[in-house]
Amino acid sequence: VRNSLISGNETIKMALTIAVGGRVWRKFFKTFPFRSNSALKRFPTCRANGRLYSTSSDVVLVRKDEESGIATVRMNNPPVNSLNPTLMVALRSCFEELEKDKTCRALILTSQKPKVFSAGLDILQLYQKSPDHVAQFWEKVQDMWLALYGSRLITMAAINGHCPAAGCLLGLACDYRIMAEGNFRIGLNETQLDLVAPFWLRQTMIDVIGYRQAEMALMIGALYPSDKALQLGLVDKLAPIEDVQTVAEEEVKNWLKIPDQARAITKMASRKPLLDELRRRKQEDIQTFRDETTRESVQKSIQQYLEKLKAKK
Ligand SMILES: CC/C=C\CCC/C=C/C(=O)SCCNC(=O)CCNC(=O)[C@H](O)C(C)(C)COP(=O)(O)OP(=O)(O)OC[C@H]1O[C@@H](n2cnc3c(N)ncnc32)[C@H](O)[C@@H]1OP(=O)(O)O
Repeated sequence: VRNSLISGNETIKMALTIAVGGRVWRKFFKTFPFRSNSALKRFPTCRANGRLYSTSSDVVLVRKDEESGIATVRMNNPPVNSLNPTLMVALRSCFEELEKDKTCRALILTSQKPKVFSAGLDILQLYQKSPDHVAQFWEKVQDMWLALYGSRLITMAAINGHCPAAGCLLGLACDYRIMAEGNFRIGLNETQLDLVAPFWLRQTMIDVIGYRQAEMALMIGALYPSDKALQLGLVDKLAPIEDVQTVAEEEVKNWLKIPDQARAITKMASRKPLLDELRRRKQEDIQTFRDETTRESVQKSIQQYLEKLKAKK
């Protein structure tokens, strides 16, 4: 109800603005210009200054096909692409750079290391850390998500391996998900660590797989094999692991046939309410995460979870 009411209003507002050619429309196109270009370039790093796509590290690899405007963003933080501050800042800055690039039309997010898309948040960053550290860490999660979920680009997750917790958060923030067939798992398993998914992550899960399935999946912290994930609608397509990237590119090409403006405005009409809500409640969300995560009983659960991970070997 919340979504349909608010997005209904937003859609009407946008339609009126388009009809009368008002300020919001002009602002929208100033913010999200649409164009394309040619030639294939590889950016080994996502850098911070000067030329395109930069960070100070190699944890994110970006390759953009100038002709199609498709950028492939590879997470490269071995062994399991756990989302530590360096990777999250690099991803955010990369999403923002691509957003500003007038020739970029689509983004494919994948892992440089097949078999693991991302192991989710770096659990070590949540264990025995100060409240301030945890708070700053969480803000990086929020900012990364806001940049991806709120992107004007076509965003496609090429999930070439396991995709638990915040790995799944990244996938859910995209417009479409292609996952590797086989024994790979995806889901929001936060409760298994004694953590509670924040409202905005919970909402994206509901939006993608529906209320009942999301409620159950979140309560039990379910991790689904890829065929079950497809059945639930948590992913949209399966492909052999070696073909995930190619299938993603083919899918993007279909999406590129849709005019960018109409697609992006439609996407924003449905996502703006949740984006605005998180922006408005950002500090409250940080405090909740900080207070929950640093609680003694949660710290104990995280410790046990880490021990279980180590004992697996
Ligand atoms: C109030 C709001 C609260 C919360 C909202 C939070 C939202 C998001 C939360 C999270 O994301 S929490 C993280 C949850 N992640 C997981 O549960 C995944 C744990 N990892 C795995 O299951 C597996 O590692 C795997 C991803 C399936 C890959 O298995 P594989 O066999 O390939 O690797 P291995 O398990 O041997 O791991 C290698 C190495 O990496 C360490 N590791 C794994 N995951 C993490 C992680 N998330 N953070 C930090 N480190 C991780 C693992 O311990 C191994 O280390 P070692 O080589 O030193 O033993």
